[in-house]
Amino acid sequence: MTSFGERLSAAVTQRGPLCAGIDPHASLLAEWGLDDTVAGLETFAFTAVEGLAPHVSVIKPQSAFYERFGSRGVAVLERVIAESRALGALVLLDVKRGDIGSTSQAYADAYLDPASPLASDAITVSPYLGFGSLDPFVDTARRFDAGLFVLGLTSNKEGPEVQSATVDTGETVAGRMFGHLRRLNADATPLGSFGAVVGATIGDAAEGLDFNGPILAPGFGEQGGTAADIRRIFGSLTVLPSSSRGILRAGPSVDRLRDAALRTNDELR
Ligand SMILES: O=c1ccn([C@@H]2O[C@H](COP(=O)(O)O)[C@@H](O)[C@H]2O)c(=O)[nH]1
Repeated sequence: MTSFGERLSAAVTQRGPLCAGIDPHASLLAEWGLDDTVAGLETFAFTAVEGLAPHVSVIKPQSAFYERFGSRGVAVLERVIAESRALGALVLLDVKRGDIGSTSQAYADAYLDPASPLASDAITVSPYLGFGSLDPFVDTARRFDAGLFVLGLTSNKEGPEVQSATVDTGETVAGRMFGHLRRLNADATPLGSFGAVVGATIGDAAEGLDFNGPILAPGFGEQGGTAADIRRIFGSLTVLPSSSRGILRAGPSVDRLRDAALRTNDELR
């Protein structure tokens, strides 16, 4: 298989940069006229997959919205992942994992080993137990041609307390993380497999984003980030503007979900 960076690069060229989140919020289920039950979750999730996965480069399910239904919700998540990939989308599972090394290995096996029922093309991980604690994720991603998106400058207003603090070298914490990514992506062409999460809401705070990897930009749409913000903050870097609620509000019509995805991709190109 080709590397995640190569697959992503080709997918963005072919389908556009939009990353569509499938986040079954209770309030969205209600808007779609569905009950907040496993049956409602299933209808919501597979309608969204049908409307979005054939048209976008990346589908991003947020694990929490499936986990809240217990094992039956996780079973729906497994099928969302498999069916989205079958429809040609790459799947970035948003789980924001990070722990001591031995536990991180178990998480990496759960999400990145193709033999796992939750196997995805990429996942989100947190480096705030120290970047080295992510080594099992990095090694496993390399072994299976998967990708990682490391939390850098997140879209929430509380993030800067930690992420913009300075370390002994004078860099910001986030800048230090981008430096680690630059090392991991060295020599990769056309794009490395190790990306960062940088919110579309961060204003002009971004520096050091030239780490030769993809950038996931949540906060686009519902949280206030616009296409103009994406252009201003990221310029010509490979960025995946990520929208969940903003796109999902076009449902429950499959055609309207498709149109929203195509229109948003046009706006972003
Ligand atoms: O910094 C971050 C990292 C991840 N997220 C996730 O993205 C989506 C955003 O959903 P919207 O409905 O488009 O606001 C959600 O799954 C978050 O957990 C983020 O928002 N910010």
